[in-house]
Amino acid sequence: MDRETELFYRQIPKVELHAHLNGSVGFTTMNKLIARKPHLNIESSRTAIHNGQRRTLDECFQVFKVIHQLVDSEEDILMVAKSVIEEFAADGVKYLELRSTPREETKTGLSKRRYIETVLEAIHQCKQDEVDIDVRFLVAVDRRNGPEVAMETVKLAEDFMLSSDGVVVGLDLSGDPTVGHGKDFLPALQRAKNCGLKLALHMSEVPSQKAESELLLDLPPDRIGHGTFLHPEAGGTDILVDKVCKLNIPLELCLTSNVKGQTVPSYEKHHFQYWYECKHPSVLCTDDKGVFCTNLSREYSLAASTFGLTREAVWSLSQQAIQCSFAPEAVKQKLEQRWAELRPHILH
Ligand SMILES: CNc1ncnc2c1ncn2[C@@H]1O[C@H](COP(=O)(O)O)[C@@H](O)[C@H]1O
Ligand SMILES: [Zn+2]
Repeated sequence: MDRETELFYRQIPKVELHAHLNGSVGFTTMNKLIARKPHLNIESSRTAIHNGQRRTLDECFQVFKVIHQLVDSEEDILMVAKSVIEEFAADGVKYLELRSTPREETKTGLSKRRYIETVLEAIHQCKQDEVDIDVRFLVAVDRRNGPEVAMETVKLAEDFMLSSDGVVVGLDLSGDPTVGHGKDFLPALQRAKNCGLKLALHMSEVPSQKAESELLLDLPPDRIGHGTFLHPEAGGTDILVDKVCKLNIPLELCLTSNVKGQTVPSYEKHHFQYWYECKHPSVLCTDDKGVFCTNLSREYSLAASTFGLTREAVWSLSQQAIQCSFAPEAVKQKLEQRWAELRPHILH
């Protein structure tokens, strides 16, 4: 890619809606963590999947285990969160919804409440430092930890939604999709929804989740993560597609994550194409920019080169993401204004 093209993708204002904190840690910060903890004897090749490499989804989850060993104190969490926010800002992201799973106190030495407070502190510090990005937080539920922990996490998220000055806006359901069943999480998700938390749920990330997706769609969620196997061409069903379309639920699409995790065979065969042709609201996201060695500019550029999108179309894609965010109306309006002001400087 020539420099002008690279600059274009970095300069377009972007919205990132699907980013897991510990999967988003960049190379430099990761190396700092590794150097801080020499006793763990972790090589940096174990914390990232480089370009050209692919892993099974299961192997991806092994990578998170390694990263969690490296990020296990308040100091680490604060540093990681600040650097991730700064990196997104440097990549031209103007609005970011970060998500992270508060881990058990035995794993981090800090309570789940303190874990969330630490991430919020990082967001606050970045704001004070006038980093040019609006950051919101989604509290994540790891499905591997079962429904009781999920309910506990929802209650915590509820408290923070009321006390964080609008920073905590929603709940994420993530973790290894082959573990557990969505039906067990319905009470916790229903409760979250009833109290006003927005729901961003990983759905149909693997082929075996049809029944689960049908159940979850009845909540319904406010956004869908991946949705790789919803449509009939990928083994999904018309019923699933109809529900998603009728309810107009935006999809968070993460090209490199899906290609490197081998849930889609290639960029060309990514389901972006299917949903884009349906004109369904779809938002390009990174998922885990650290683990998958990418950034949001690169994802936009890959989508454009793979699917032949014009610069106008790329711009519309990034602008459309504003309305898919969980930001309050006033913030959406401000972002729209920002996009309108920047447009003549970037699209000429
Ligand atoms: C690749 N596709 C994916 N599918 C499902 N869950 C994923 C994921 N990528 C990341 N996570 C979830 O995010 C956690 C790491 O960030 P946090 O410690 O929460 O900040 C992982 O442990 C997993 O639960
Ligand atoms: Zn994800």
